[in-house]
Amino acid sequence: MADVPLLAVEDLVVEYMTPSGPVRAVDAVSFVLARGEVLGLVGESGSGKSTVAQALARILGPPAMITAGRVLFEGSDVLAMHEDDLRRFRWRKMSFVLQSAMNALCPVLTIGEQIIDVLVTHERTSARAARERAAHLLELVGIDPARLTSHPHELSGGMRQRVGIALALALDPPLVIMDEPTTALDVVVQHEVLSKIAELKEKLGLSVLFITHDMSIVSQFATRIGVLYAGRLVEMAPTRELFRAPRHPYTKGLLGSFVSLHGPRRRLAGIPGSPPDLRRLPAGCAFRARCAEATARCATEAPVLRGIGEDHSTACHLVSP
Ligand SMILES: Nc1ncnc2c1ncn2[C@@H]1O[C@H](COP(=O)(O)OP(=O)(O)OP(=O)(O)O)[C@@H](O)[C@H]1O
Repeated sequence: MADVPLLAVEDLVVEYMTPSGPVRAVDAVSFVLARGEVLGLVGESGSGKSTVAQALARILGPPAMITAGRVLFEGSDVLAMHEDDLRRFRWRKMSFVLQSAMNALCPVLTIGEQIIDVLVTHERTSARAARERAAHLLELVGIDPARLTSHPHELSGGMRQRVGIALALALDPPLVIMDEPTTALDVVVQHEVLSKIAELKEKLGLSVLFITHDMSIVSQFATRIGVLYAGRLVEMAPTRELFRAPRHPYTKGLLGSFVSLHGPRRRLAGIPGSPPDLRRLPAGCAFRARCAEATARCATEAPVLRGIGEDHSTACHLVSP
């Protein structure tokens, strides 16, 4: 098993079947996530981050359809799994932390009841063992186990988000997908939750797919970063390398609008324009209209992701290997 990656995504295509025709929200996305790695997936709103995440666990409902590609978890194709296997796979192998734990938690049940319910349903543990494990899980995320009897509304936003993380860790899955887990929190609480995630990653050897639109957050603990634009991966590199030498004009723009706490002060550049309408994607490169360096070739030929250095790839005609 050692040389089989934890997760391998191959040429994944997801389309939303709308009355005006299919909208390709994820277009031939491929990446690998190794054990113990935190892979950050970044991009502006609408770039397809959440669609990728939900496709991996097959929790996308209509009008979305996975129309091509493979998702291999420890070598097994998730897209070919039967419903029963899929139920066992979710929570146990791959779990989710969403932007707002309020959406994942039931308002009328206590925190304890909700964690115990997951444990008893999936592991058939005794009620007593489940209670002990629930208390341990709360401790793990820095919450007093006395809170097991609290309802979600009795907790602060940061605590609820940490309960969401405890729930995701309930069955000890090797991979946790975190979709904007701190976006709904204020900056101080955001920091507290991020520190907890970083600590858990070290302590449990977790692998994380971390989805965010915020470069400063992803820079803190992602091992590698993939940049999505209009449903396509346009650049992928180890975090340090991406920040040191971004190659795609879109990544450069994203980093230009990122304020580093440690680096020198600089003017915020931002990226002029807005992402294209996926229903009417232009020919050639989807970023062309916003790219100051675009050439005639960019108008006719869509660039494909290719290696330009060690573990660094980009999809841009202007970049030579
Ligand atoms: N129900 C839907 N019907 C049609 N198109 C949709 C639907 N949901 C999403 N899309 C399309 O899929 C694209 C990707 O959406 P997705 O939510 O995955 O992006 P995202 O990067 O996660 O954005 P955000 O950060 O705003 O959540 C959107 O640009 C939109 O055009």
